[in-house]
Amino acid sequence: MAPQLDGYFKQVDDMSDAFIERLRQAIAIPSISSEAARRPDVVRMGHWLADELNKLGAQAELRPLGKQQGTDLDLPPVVLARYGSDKNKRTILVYGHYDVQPAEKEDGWETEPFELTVKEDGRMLGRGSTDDKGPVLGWLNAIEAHKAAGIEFPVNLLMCFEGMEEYGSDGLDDLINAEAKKYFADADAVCISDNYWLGTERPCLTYGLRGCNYYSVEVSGPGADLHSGVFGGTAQEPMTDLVRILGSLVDTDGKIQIPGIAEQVAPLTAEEDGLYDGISFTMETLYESLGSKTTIFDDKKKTLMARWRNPSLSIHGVEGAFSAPGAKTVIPAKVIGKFSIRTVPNMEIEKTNECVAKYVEDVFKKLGSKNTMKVYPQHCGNWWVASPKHWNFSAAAKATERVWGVQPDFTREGGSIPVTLTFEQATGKNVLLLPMGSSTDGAHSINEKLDKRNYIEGIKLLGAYLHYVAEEPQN
Ligand SMILES: C[C@H](N)C(=O)N[C@@H](Cc1c[nH]cn1)C(=O)O
Ligand SMILES: [Zn+2]
Ligand SMILES: [Zn+2]
Repeated sequence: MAPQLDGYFKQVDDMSDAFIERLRQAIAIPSISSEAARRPDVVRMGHWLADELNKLGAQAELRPLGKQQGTDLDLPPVVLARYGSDKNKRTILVYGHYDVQPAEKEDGWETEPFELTVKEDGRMLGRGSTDDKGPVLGWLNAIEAHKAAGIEFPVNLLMCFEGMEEYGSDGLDDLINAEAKKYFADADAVCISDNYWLGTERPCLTYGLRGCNYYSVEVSGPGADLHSGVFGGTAQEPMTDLVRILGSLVDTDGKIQIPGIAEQVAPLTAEEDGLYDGISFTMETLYESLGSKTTIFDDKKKTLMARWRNPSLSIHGVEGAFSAPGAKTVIPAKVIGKFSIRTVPNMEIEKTNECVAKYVEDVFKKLGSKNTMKVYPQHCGNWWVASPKHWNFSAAAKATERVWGVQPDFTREGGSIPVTLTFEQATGKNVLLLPMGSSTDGAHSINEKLDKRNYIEGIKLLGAYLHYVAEEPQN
C-alpha cells in the first residue's frame, strides 16, 4: 500500500537540514498575537508564509480580516492557499496558526526564544517550534519533498493558516463560514496539526478538544498608583479586592467554586468510562512533562478525565500589579485579573459567562468595598468532540503505523483550537487532529521545543497520511 512512501521518506531524510533551516527562519519572526506592539511581526510572518508557499508552486493569498474586536488594530491576514486541483483526487483542507504565545529570555528561557537552537540531544528550542510553526511548516515540507523526489502529490491541498489563534481566533469564524461553499467547497475532510502526544513515545490521533472562555476582572479605585506608606491603611486597595475575588474562584484541588458550571457537564457514559484504561499514559509521563509531582490526582484515569472531560479554571496573571524583582512599595490604582475556564460537553458559552458574572459580582458585593469592579469575557471558543470512525482517521492511523511502527492512541485534548467546530459545522466534513509534537514540548511555557525526531518523522507522517487518504474507500 502507498508504494511511493519509501522514496518520499528518503527524500525527507535527505532534506532534513533544509527543513530545520525553514523552521529557523519562521522562529526568528516574533509573531506574538496577544501583544499589539508585535502586530507588524505577525503580519510579516503571514507574508513570509505566503511567499514560501508561492515559491513551492502553491497559489497563496492573504485575506484581510478587518479590525480586532474593540480596537483600531488591523487583524493579521489569513493565509489561504491551494496546491493542486485535480478533479480525480481527494481534497484535504489543513488548518494551522502562525502566531505564537509571548516569550522573553528573562522568563527563564535557557536560550533566546526567537532563535532556533538545536541541542545535541535533538531538542529544537524556540517559541512556536511545536505550537504551531513546526507543524504548519510540515505541510510545506511535505510538498517540497514530493517535488524534489518527483513523486506525484496524492491529493489536492487547501490550506488555511491564521495569525490570531493564541488570542481566540478573532475574525476567523466569519471567514470560514463565508468560504465554506467557495474557497473550501472542494474539501473532502479537514486535518489540523496543532496539539501534542499524551507522552513522548506513543503517537495519537485526537478527536476532542476543550473550549476556552477567557475573562478579565477589573478593580479600580484611586486616581493614580499610591505610596503605601502615605496611603496604606487609609485607601481601600484594588489589589486586595482582586486577590480575594481570584482566590474565591477555585480551590487547591481544582474544584471550581462557581455555581452552575459543574451542573452543565455531560454525565459519564459506560462507553466512555471504558476508554481510559486502554490509553498508554502513566503518571510518570505526566510528572515528566509537568516537571514536578504536584498533581491533583494520583491516578491515570482521574487525571485523563480532568484533562479531557471536566472543566478547569486557571488564574493567569494580573495586569497593573507590581511583578518585577525587588520590593516596590506601591498601591496599584487599577488591576486586571485574568482567568480562563476550559469548557467541555455540554457547557454553553453564554450560560457559563452568566454564571461567572453573577458569582464574581456576588463575591465583590460581599467584600463591601468602595472600589469599582467589572468582569467581562475577553474571548470564548467552543469545545469539540467528533467521531473517529471515519476514513480520515483510518488513513491517519495507517500512516502512523507506517511511520512510527505502532498503532496510535485515540485521545482527546485539554487545550483548545477555537475554530475546529466551525470547520466541522461550516464544511460538514470530518475533522482530524494529527499532532506532531510530544508531551514534553512545553507549548506556552519557557524552553518550548520540538524534537528533531518528531519534526522529521512528523513531516513523513503528514505526507504518508495524504497518501493513505488517497487510497481509503468512502465510509
Ligand atoms: C492546542 C493549541 N495548540 C493551543 O495552544 N490553543 C490555545 C488557544 C487559545 C488561546 N486562548 C484560548 N484558546 C490554548 O489552548 O490555550
Ligand atoms: Zn496551537
Ligand atoms: Zn498555543
